[in-house]
Amino acid sequence: KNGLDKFPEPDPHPILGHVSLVTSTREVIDVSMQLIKNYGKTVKLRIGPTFFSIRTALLTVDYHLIEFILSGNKILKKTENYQFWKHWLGQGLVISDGDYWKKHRKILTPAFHFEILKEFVPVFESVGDVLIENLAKCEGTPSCDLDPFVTLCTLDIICETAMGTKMNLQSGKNSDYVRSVKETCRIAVERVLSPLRFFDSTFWLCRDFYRQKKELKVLHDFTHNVINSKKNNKSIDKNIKRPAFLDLLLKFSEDENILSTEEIREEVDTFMFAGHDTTASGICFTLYCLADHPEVQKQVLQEQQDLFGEEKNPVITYSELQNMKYLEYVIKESCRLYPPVAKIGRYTTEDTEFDGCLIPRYTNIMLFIYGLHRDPDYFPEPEKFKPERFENFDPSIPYAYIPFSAGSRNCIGQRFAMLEMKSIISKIVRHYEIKPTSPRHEVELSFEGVLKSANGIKVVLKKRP
Ligand code: HEM
Repeated sequence: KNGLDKFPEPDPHPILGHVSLVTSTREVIDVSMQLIKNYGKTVKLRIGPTFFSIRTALLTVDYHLIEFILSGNKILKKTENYQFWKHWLGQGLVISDGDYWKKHRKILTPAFHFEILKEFVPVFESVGDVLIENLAKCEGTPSCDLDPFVTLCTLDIICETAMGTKMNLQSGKNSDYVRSVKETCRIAVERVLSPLRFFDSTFWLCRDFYRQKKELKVLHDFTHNVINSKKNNKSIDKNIKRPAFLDLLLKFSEDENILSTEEIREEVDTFMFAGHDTTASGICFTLYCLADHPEVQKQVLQEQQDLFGEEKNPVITYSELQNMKYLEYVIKESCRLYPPVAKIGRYTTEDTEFDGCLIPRYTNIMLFIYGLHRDPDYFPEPEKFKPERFENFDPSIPYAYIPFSAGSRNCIGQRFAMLEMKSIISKIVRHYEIKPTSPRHEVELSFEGVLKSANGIKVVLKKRP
């Protein structure tokens, strides 16, 4: 028996199925929350005509189903919409599957060893110093949108750590590269929302197809040039002071000849993609929460002062970032309420039994992290911002809190991300008091692959004496 029949579904449109439930990125979060509220923890949806029913999807916040998927090694393939990123990322780690993914995951894992991450802390710090200077432009204004400032900062960080290239994007340099990253992301995100763009067979009829081609040339040429110049300069390995991810991949493949140049390009571009908007979202929403909770902000500042006294520009090391325990709870709580990756998708390639019922092959399963994180069964008073929840998080429910996913396909960059977010947020808190705007700015959540605010993330910044 098809186990999906037991899940409730809203009335489908005969041709579009449930696709028409969402027509813009701004509706994704609200509509998904409404579906969960009205139909239960797992909702069945159809993508396309009901009489074919070939594309069936489950939207779920069910702890047990999520645990089943993430803890096992059977459902590792991503849903179709990840393919919209393939033009940029090829078979990079986020998209690939099967033995290819397994092999690459094994090769890339040592690049995220803490001994290597330690070396990146000075990059977070120096790039963060430029952010502090840039934010001075906002000081004294009634409203500062943090998003554009922070996004350039995290892009600068990932360019330097992934490719070993200082781009100085925060100082207005290389704006072509920034535009190409933003446009490529926008086009991939918008393809989900329109049937004409959704299918490769009709996408070429759209203007964005040609735009995408142009922007991808900028991105690919850039990464290729960096790789080629490193190869030609033979700067790989040989006493390089702080190897970037790219240097490590070149070294691995030089030593054992395991990755081709194109495979390296795809993995480096994948880090560029997966490692900038996500951390920017995490940083911005945490600062937004701090603006709303002065008592929490006071404790974050107190922790900084306990560690560094009144020094606003201490030399920060890996172990000092590790010691910022309270700040870690704050970031975790913010990523609970505003998970930067609010939804992830898996696709079954074979019939699978879960809880006594059959989930047929070719089912898309959308794990709605945002909704799971607001489930009162696991987080009492879920709408409240309470960092102390994480002081003693119940270890018996590890799959209730999964901003970095979990299991074998979890985020390979999660420790990197936490260090980066701590470095940047602590720096901002040492320099600025963050206050809500008046009237208070209400974010309009938008699911653009990464969780964003469509109307910006606006706060007031006041320089600390
Ligand atoms: C706050 C920041 C971040 C968050 C919330 C986050 C979250 C996630 C999540 C939820 C996944 C699973 C995606 C899925 O199953 O479809 C993932 C995968 C991944 N992330 Fe992150 N991420 C962050 C930062 C980073 C950074 C900084 C990097 C790289 C430097 C990175 C690289 C990756 C890669 C390569 C994957 C794919 C892993 C695989 O499938 O084996 N992420 N991330």
